[in-house]
Amino acid sequence: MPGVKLALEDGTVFSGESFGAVGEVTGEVVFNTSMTGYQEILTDPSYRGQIVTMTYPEIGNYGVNSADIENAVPSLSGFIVRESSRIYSNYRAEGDLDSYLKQHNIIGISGLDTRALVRHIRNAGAMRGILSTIDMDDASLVAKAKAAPSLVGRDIACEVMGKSIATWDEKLDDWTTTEIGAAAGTGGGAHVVCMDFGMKWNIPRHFASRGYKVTVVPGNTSAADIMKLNPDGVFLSNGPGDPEPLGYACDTIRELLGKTPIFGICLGHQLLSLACGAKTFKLKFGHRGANQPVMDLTTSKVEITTQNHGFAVDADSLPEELEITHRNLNDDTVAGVRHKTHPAFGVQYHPEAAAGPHDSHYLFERFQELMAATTAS
Ligand SMILES: NC(=O)CC[C@H](N)C(=O)O
Repeated sequence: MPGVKLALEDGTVFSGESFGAVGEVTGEVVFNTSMTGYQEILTDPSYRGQIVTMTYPEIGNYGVNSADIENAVPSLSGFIVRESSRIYSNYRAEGDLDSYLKQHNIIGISGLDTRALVRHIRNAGAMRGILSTIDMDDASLVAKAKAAPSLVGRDIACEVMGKSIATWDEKLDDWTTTEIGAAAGTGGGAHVVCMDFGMKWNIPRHFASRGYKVTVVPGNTSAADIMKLNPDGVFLSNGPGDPEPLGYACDTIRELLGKTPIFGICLGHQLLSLACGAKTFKLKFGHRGANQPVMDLTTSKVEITTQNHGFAVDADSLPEELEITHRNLNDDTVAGVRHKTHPAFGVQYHPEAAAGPHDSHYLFERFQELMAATTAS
């Protein structure tokens, strides 16, 4: 098995065993605390530019399949695990993780002390790193990690957003449709237009299963072109990188505010907040996992949520017209906002789960109620 090294910009170097593709790649090294859902994580476009460490020690044991993908191909830069399972066993599996990573040219490293790596990132913060199977010289690797581009200040959503306007028909799989139960099909054909900044596919699957007509447009579509589609509501998707450079999207959202109900998830929530005059900042090491507690301040209920973000909305920067509706209970950061006068809200986490708990499905109902109330008024 070829050797592989992970080097961080601060000079820390780990050696491990290679799995997946060979070669060399740089990215921001982050970690995810989900126990399952590696395939959804691999294909979530919000990981663009990042090398993801799984804290769960055994990854790959249920294989991969074509049903659990969140986008056509993996977008992340590299994948770090403690142990890559040598066997997989699951009736839904169609192949093994190692071959999947090879097929999509994703470099993996296993056999390193992921607990030590994650403790280091938690103390020092997420930082740039490099994975290489071709350069084993520590000093050279650290120099390359230092020279890698930072995520801050760059628009990388434009690299993964949809390129054309398309209709969306795919629904949730049978298990999740059972979960949404009575809500299935209740959308009554109302039209949701999704602005795609690198959207996880489980979001439009939710809209389709709830009975909406769904159109997906590239994240750089103008407000005028969106309004021509005659939406009953506009959804702002998740997406990778720093939200601040996406001024074009904020201009569009500002124009849409008050004309149509708006719901944003993750990057979409950050863009909605920026469009209203708030600021975002980079978290030390981010929130990535399927076990993040959030309180809905409007009901005082706590939900366990799936999250994947490295930036957050600055509570102190919130303009008068935005109200904080949700807080992350781990660090009290803003987890949701609502516009006080226009029908618009966003959450920093992932109600579509994929993978993760289904506690937050109610947010799709809130959007539905908002659309119904706006149409009625
Ligand atoms: N999942 C997302 O949409 C992530 C939003 C943004 N890229 C962040 O890291 O904060």
